[in-house]
Amino acid sequence: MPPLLHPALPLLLGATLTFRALRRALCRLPLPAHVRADPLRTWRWHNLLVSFAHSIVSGIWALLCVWQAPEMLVEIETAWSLSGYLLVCFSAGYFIHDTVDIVVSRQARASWEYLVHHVMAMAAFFSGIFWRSFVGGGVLTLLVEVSNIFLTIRMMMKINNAQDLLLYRVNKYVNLVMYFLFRLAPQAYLTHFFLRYVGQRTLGTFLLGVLLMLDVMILIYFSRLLRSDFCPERVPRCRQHKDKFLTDPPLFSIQGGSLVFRLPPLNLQGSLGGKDAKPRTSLSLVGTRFRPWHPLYVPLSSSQGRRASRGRLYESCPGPGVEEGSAASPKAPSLPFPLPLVPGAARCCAAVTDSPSPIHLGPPQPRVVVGSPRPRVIVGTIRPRVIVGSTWARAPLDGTPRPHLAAEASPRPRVVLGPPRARVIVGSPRPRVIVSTPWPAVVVASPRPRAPVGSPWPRVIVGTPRSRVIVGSPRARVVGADQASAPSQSAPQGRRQDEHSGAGAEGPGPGGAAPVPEEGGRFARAQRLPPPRHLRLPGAPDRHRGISKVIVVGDLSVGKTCLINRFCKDTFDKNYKATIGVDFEMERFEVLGIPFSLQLWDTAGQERFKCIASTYYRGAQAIIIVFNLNDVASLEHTKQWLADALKENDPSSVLLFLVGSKKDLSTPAQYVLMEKDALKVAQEMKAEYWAVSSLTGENVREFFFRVAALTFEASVLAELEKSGARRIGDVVRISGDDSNLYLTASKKKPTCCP
Ligand SMILES: Nc1nc2c(ncn2[C@@H]2O[C@H](COP(=O)(O)OP(=O)(O)OP(=O)(O)O)[C@@H](O)[C@H]2O)c(=O)[nH]1
Repeated sequence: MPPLLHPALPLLLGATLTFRALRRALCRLPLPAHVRADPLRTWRWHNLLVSFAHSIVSGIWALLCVWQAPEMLVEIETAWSLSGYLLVCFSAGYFIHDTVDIVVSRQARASWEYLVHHVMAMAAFFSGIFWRSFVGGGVLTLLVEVSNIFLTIRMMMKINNAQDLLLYRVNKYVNLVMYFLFRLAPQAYLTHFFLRYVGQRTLGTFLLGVLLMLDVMILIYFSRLLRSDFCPERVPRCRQHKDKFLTDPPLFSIQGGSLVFRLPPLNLQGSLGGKDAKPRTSLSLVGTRFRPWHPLYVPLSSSQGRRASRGRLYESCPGPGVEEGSAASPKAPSLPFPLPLVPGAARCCAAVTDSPSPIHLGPPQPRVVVGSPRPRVIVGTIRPRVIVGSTWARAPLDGTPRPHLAAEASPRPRVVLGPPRARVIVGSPRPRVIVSTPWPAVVVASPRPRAPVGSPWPRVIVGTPRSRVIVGSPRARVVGADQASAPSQSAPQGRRQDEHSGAGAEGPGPGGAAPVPEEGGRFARAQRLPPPRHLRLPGAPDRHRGISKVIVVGDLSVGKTCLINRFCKDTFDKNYKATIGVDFEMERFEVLGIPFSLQLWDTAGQERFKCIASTYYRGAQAIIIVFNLNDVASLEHTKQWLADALKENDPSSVLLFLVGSKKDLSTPAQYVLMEKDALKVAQEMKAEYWAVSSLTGENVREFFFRVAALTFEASVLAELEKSGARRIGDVVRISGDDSNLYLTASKKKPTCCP
């Protein structure tokens, strides 16, 4: 009977739809934290849940069939039972569902091995279903599902990073036994049967071919299983996280229009970094970066012909392992690695013995009053949308006339085509927003017609539906230019006024080393604060002082935003909201009485925003590369993030930090394993390694204080070098006195090293 009219078709369709419905139902179940954090793992988790359900049902069903009709073990071709026939239809329905699921979820390339396996299994089953032969063979093959129960448990535990559990260890032995009993043994028996009777059976040659291919696959998987579970050290490094059939999520997938890679580092380097990727070896080791007790200021001496360069500061300063003025330390000391971590700013500062007043990295100061606490600006969405007169814009009851907005009323609304840098000027007396992305920019509300200050009318909302720019709202004007010229101590502390000031609202344009005040903008107002006078050196414009740009990069969902929010706002949001483009926070410190600010640029980890985010990399004094301590792939990707960030920065002058996040999710054993890898990567990068948890706050504060200390030192040294205020042999010291920042030996007696 032609298959299209076969009565088994409704059975197949019914089984397929059952699995489809089951998948939908299982998707509603709560996900483990590790799985939830990664969309690929989430997909694989749901896929495995369905597979698990199928294995349980089919495995038990197959055992029952064999128990009811033991002749199936012998009469592989002719033995037939209704139960066996239905079982084969049921399983064929599962394979159809899974094949469609893989293809529809665009995992086909990553899961091609599954697809090949499914096609072969379906081919064998269909011959049994439509020709009513080899039903016994089909049932025997499905005994494999008993072994699959344990294999799926193993894979789910791996995805959930639960390899340290006792259950995993027990399961791995049970799995091995089951693999022998229900996978290898039936497969060997069937192969033997077909080899003997290949010429005598209908479809014998075809089924033998399928079986032999399945044999090869099963043996490959078996060897992988053995190596992975019993001799992990024999798993080649490049394969350790590529064992996709048995363990890991697919190598790549397409999500929301973007391609998410999970490639091993070499491939990534090749495909994304290409020839332009800068060799990391060009990074020079800046000794002070790694000094656990490094002094922020040290006497610079020319004795013994040493240069007072950044990389050699340690030569003339006392510190652990380096004797003061010792001739035995002519070159960089071999820095201990793993690096001893600075437990906190206090210890870091305690080493500053040669400074007249101990450096104080106090708690974050009450910050600059910049605009309204509410407006957030995220620049560079893929498709800038301008909503003029959103649902918020209801006509006020007092009949205030609607403001005249250029976008809708100007005879010639201006469209600026793709200026390379996004500019946002928020809150000027003439509200002007130019949002530009690689796509044409939109200019809303040109200077001429403007919304009246304090109008209840909102407003232009630019960006995605999620947020983000509210320009010219009454609240954005609460703080006028005059008020903003001095930090308001009375600013509500619960809600920091500079929070989420957003890219471009008060920060530099992309790639700017320091914020460039825009005419009349909120950031311009912020800059009218008394500049850090200690850092004023002749010739350097004020706006370049006292602020260091720090970019935070890393894979999506590794916890960059949470890390910054924990430090800047002491908040933690367990719900993941992807960063769009870039965002930034400003954090103020006081070092030796000198105001010093860190601009923390939070970049999007999603591939599709990478081109936008990377335009903000330039001019960074420090690069923080974040990875998830529970996701080894994110650690591997850090190298690529570093390479990308260094394309825009001078590798010799930028401070590097490798930060493992979500420490709270790691068991001690997992952490130890991961730390080993992380330290290796940090060593290769010449970066300082930290492990933090934004959830508990562990190490977050200490880490950012460390970043602040090092960037502060770096910027002062850079100023010194630039200004030429230093002479070889001079002692340079910093004091809290406004008028006397840099004292040289020629003017004052040194108090410290010669
Ligand atoms: N348990 C735990 N979860 C964390 C931690 N840090 C972040 N998360 C969670 O991880 C998810 C992603 O955090 P985000 O900070 O938004 O990640 P991101 O790196 O900024 O992501 P992108 O904006 O897409 O680049 C959120 O659901 C957080 O709740 C942590 O330290 N511990």
